[in-house]
Amino acid sequence: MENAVEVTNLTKVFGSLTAVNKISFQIKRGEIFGLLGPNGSGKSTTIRMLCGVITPTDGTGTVLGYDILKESEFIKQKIGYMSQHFSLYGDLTVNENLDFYGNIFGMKKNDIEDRKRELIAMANLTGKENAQARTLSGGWKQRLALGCALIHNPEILVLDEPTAGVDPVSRREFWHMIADLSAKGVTVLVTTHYMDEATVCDRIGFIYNGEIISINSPEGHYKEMGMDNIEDIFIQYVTELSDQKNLVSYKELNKNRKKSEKRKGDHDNE
Ligand SMILES: Nc1ncnc2c1ncn2[C@@H]1O[C@H](COP(=O)(O)OP(=O)(O)OP(=O)(O)O)[C@@H](O)[C@H]1O
Repeated sequence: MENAVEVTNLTKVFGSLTAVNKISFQIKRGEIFGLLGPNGSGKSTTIRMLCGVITPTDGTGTVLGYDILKESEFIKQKIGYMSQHFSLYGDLTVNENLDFYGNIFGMKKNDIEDRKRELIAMANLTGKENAQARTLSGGWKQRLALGCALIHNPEILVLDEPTAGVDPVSRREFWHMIADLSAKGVTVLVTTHYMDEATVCDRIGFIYNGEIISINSPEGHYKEMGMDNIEDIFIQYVTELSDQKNLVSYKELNKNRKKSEKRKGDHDNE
């Protein structure tokens, strides 16, 4: 199985609102895939459908080969999920939070202890084992939440705005940990508003109004749009889609730009 995630025409309708509209994409095993889009564009709804928390209105999908409609119980066992709220128990210590999540996944006591040692070292939480979660600063809380999401050794990690409200140094450290996990074969699906961070992703999918508007590697996006900054590219996409007229003219413009570049290339080769 080469792809960890495959979705086709995935759709979610809430009453009169289509929050996610026929999106299709794949995530390769071990890949870091970033889903980027403004507030309300459908990122969390997409993630919730993949994790089996909500049922799609339409479309199909698999996570690690399991059907998101019929086999979500298997998916829940194999997925590590971290939300921007960090879902920690403030009155519990670092150790107790990790124990709690280990127990939820039905892990044996010895396995929890072994895994806790690894995760405390990975998350740089050594010395903080007995500190209550609520006393930790943002960066520590974030790393503890990541540890809790990883306690059961998930094959796929889903991070919904994991760096929101965390200082820049902790954010950078966090991304190093994500890159290390990916190098070890863990598949990562991440949403973020911090455009500069998105460049760590192997591929970035832009989502807007519930639709995927483009998926490419950071370099692929730069090449496609003739720009070298993810934020500018993102703004360009959103601006164009806010005004369909501009979108058409931009497409023409882009086509002409490509033609003119080709002509220039042909000319240079002469
Ligand atoms: N349970 C729900 N019932 C009704 N509408 C919902 C529900 N969940 C999400 N929505 C709506 O669906 C749209 C997409 O929301 P979603 O949370 O997926 O966006 P998002 O891209 O994750 O945004 P944010 O970054 O603000 O979390 C929004 O208009 C939201 O209000």
